[in-house]
Amino acid sequence: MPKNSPHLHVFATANQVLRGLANYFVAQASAAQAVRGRFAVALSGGSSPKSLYELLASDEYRHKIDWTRTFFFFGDERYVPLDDPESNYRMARLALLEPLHIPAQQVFAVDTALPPAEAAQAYTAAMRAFFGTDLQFDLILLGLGDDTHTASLFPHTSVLHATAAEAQAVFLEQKQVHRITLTAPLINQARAVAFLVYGAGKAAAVQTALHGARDTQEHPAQLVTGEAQWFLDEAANLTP
Ligand SMILES: O=C1O[C@H](COP(=O)(O)O)[C@@H](O)[C@H](O)[C@H]1O
Repeated sequence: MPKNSPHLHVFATANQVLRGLANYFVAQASAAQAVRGRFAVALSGGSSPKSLYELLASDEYRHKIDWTRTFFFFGDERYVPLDDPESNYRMARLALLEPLHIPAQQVFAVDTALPPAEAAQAYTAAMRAFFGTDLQFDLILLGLGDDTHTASLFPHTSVLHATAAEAQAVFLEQKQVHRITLTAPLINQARAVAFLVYGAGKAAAVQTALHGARDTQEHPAQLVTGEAQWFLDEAANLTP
């Protein structure tokens, strides 16, 4: 079993974390574009990354990246219409994609008009059509839920057993909702993975994900192996 070897980037404040990850994003984009001519990133959802996306679209950062050669996917999506306030795509569209005028052909949203399993299959097909046989993102952004879920890899769900590098649909019994998520094998074959986690409310989850006994069914973020970069503020990195 591969061992987690996370790299921690701990900053005093949440604003500094956002800037640290924005700088990392810029560096990854420019390296990927120099080597492969394009930068393919999977965005995270939820509440934490909105400020990162706004920062990347700001006057300070927008000119640091060649957006014409940047392609956007989603690490997970809530099974709601794409204009629903819960939609991860909608949040990224409003905070990042529209302000930067990213053309639709550079954005790969999950088609939540399809039934969940078909939406996941269609997303896998879209990724395979884009990447060909080498389905490796240049960067996957991830968050961390209070229950240590990441992307939509939630505790004790069937998708945690996935062995294929693809998108899968998952039903969350507790919330009675469907999600579409990249599987852990797909996340783990990315060229780079970066977690963005800040705020004291995340400290217990960070502690468990990084330092707790390995139990990937209970703590799915532990499924992310290899050299993940963790961008944290001091509050999230405190031992609770
Ligand atoms: O539901 C989700 O939650 C996680 C964590 O989000 P946050 O709101 O606690 O920052 C997120 O990474 C994932 O993309 C999202 O769908």
